[in-house]
Amino acid sequence: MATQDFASEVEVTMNPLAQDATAAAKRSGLHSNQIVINGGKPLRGRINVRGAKNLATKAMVAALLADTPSVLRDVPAISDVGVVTGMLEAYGVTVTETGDGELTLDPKNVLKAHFAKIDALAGSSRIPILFCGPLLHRLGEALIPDLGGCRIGDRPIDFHLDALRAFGAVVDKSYEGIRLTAPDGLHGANIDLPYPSVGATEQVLLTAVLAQGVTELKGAAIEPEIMDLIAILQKMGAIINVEPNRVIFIEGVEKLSGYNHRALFDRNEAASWASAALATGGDIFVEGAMQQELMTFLNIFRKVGGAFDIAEDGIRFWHPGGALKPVVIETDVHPGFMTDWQQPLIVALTQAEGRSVVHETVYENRLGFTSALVEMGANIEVFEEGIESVSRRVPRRPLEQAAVIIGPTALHGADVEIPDLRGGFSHLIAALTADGQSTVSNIGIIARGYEHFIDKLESLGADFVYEG
Ligand SMILES: CC(=O)N[C@H]1[C@@H](OP(=O)(O)OP(=O)(O)OC[C@H]2O[C@@H](n3ccc(=O)[nH]c3=O)[C@H](O)[C@@H]2O)O[C@H](CO)[C@@H](O)[C@@H]1O
Ligand SMILES: C=C(OP(=O)(O)O)C(=O)O
Repeated sequence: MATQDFASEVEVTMNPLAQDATAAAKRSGLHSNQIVINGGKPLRGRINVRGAKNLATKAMVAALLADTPSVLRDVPAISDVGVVTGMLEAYGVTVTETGDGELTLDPKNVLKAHFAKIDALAGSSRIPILFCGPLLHRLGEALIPDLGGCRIGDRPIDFHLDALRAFGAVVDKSYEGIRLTAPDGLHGANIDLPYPSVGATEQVLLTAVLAQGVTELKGAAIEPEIMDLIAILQKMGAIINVEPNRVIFIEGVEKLSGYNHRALFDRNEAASWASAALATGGDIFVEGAMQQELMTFLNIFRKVGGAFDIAEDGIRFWHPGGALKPVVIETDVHPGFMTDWQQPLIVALTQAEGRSVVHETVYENRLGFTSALVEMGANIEVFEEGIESVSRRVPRRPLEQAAVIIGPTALHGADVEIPDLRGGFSHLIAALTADGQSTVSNIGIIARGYEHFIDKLESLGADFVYEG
């Protein structure tokens, strides 16, 4: 495939989609970085969720592997999509919005990027690391900016780099960001992940599909978003077998074509709105939510005392009245209880009668957001080294933390600053649940993963105003 080098070009111009969270916030109808909420009012109504942040962004990267355009439908208007658009455009992929939530991604003019274009995206998202394999296949070189994403732990990329080396890549970390080359091309490899990392599994998939020979991946993550990425790759011409016990075989093929795909719905957004319904004593129909991908969440939601009803076009979540019940949760890789669900749900647990425990086993620093809930009146204690419990389903991990939540506690308004995406949504729910007024700042972060959330809050009857 023809590639060009435009190293002489120095001007950094970028599609508006590629700007930081503020631009996406504006696309979401958000014009200020602060919101003042008058809480204590149940959220009621109907909202929709579209494609998952954790799938749509990776599907966009997959388009780089093809020699013809791809069409991705149900793409959410979130800033992470903007960041990936910026990366793709810097590498010569033409990204066009061809309909509401529909992107056409044309990779026919893939070219080497000027580092300034890539560096402008540093610190904005974790997705750029997934460009390694596709860029090595297309250009023989990959320049990756420093990664962003939520600061919820160290988030090393050792599994990614070890896997890429096994495929034959050479990693140069003396560069700003990371530079990879593949002097002898990429060949199939045997890879055994020390932990079923979502990103590292995707890295292997996106690299192995065009590598020469067969790749065996052991210890793979099998999240629904990964299965949807595999479905996309299969549409493109890849041969991927998912075997029992987290083993995936990928037979490299010579070329891949563009796909046409509707992104899997965002189960994390759906679970967040469900938690908002429960915490505020409300009733929300989440159009686009589906049962299969939410089964583990639905079980816990029911155990806490929430009610749900599954329809063809979505799921209704509501607080049926009466007391909420405490639960013990261990976050885990799929099919366990997703780590991204615990932060919003903890607000509802502050309203449950008794002692709940959340063991966070995936990240080592994902409970800091609870200090704002404590300021609002919650009784939550965080154990930085986790706590022993008699019966465990998820094996204890050295990095884990735990939160003990004793409820019910009345929440009152406070001024809080959002630390990360899910912690931020949790702060919003707490402010909506609390009596009185809260000022929640840094809400631009929420636009990373929740599209049109201001419009949605409005349609659910939340009482709030912006302040610049
Ligand atoms: C954009 C995206 O899809 N983000 C999701 C993805 O993040 P992400 O893909 O970054 O998460 P991983 O599954 O890779 O991380 C899980 C654990 O593995 C560790 N690890 C990971 C890679 C590595 O090279 N070395 C290493 O030690 C991490 O520090 C963490 O403790 O999966 C997480 C777990 O479901 C979710 O919370 C994130 O929402
Ligand atoms: C941790 C998350 O995202 P990211 O990996 O993009 O930081 C999340 O979506 O909750």
